[in-house]
Amino acid sequence: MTRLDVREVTVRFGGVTAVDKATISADGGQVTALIGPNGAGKTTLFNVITGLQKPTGGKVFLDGDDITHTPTHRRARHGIARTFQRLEAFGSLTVEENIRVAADAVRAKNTKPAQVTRGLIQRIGLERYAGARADSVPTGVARLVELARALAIDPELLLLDEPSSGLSEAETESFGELLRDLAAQGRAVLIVEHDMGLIMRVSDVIHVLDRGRLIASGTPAEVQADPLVRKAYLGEEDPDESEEPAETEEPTESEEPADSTLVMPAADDEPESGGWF
Ligand SMILES: Nc1ncnc2c1ncn2[C@@H]1O[C@H](COP(=O)(O)OP(=O)(O)OP(=O)(O)O)[C@@H](O)[C@H]1O
Repeated sequence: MTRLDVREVTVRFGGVTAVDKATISADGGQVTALIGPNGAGKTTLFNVITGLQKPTGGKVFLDGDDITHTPTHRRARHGIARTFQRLEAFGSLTVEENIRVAADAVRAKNTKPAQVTRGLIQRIGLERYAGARADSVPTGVARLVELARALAIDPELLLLDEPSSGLSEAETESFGELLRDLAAQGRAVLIVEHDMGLIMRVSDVIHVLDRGRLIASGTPAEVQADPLVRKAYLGEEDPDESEEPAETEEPTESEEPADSTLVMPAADDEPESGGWF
């Protein structure tokens, strides 16, 4: 079932078109990824979905309701939760208190905030850090605290901005499993992430933005095979232009990612079908 429906959203900052008529959706029960090189417009589109950024054009629907002009705080009540690229936890509070604050803020009729908090600490594996000040824990743990805070409101749509940065390989692995579990509960999970290994493992659907435009949508296999995606990430030749002699191309350059920040998975993560892009 389609939870989030983003239709033809455009965002302009003066002369810069950060998002250009982008149409994406996220379904309940699925992990949906939004990927693209740096500056592609991913965070800006996230901000439109959560209400932090007014779109220049287009609409956002949640469960069929037009929420384009709904204020951010009311979107939370509609069941949208988000984590940020920059960590937002209260540093002087403990990990447990941080989660409790979120659980208290949205206490549902029949839930006990203390119970919700303890449940999340256990589920996300934060027991060891529950009593530690949030500003004293490693970045990876702080990201999990952010996730726990977002989950405290029991969201139908969970938006995660770069959640795996700072996580070790083992932590990323179990984080991926957690994402699958969250989707299996019926939630729609929308994730912006540079770790392609994680994205390819956990996503049901991937939307690819490049310079504000949606250039591909599909399964991980479809997206990896898409010529426009390969071009955006690797600077590969567009097949429509491939008959042109590549006179100016340096022979070694075509194997290097155009965007050096794209995190390629370690060799042992590679699928049997071959490389990622
Ligand atoms: N407040 C702003 N004012 C002006 N330009 C902006 C603003 N926010 C974003 N931009 C521009 O919009 C474009 C998209 O930026 P955005 O941060 O959404 O991309 P991104 O895909 O999230 O990038 P990254 O992967 O680096 O986080 C960029 O060219 C950026 O410089």
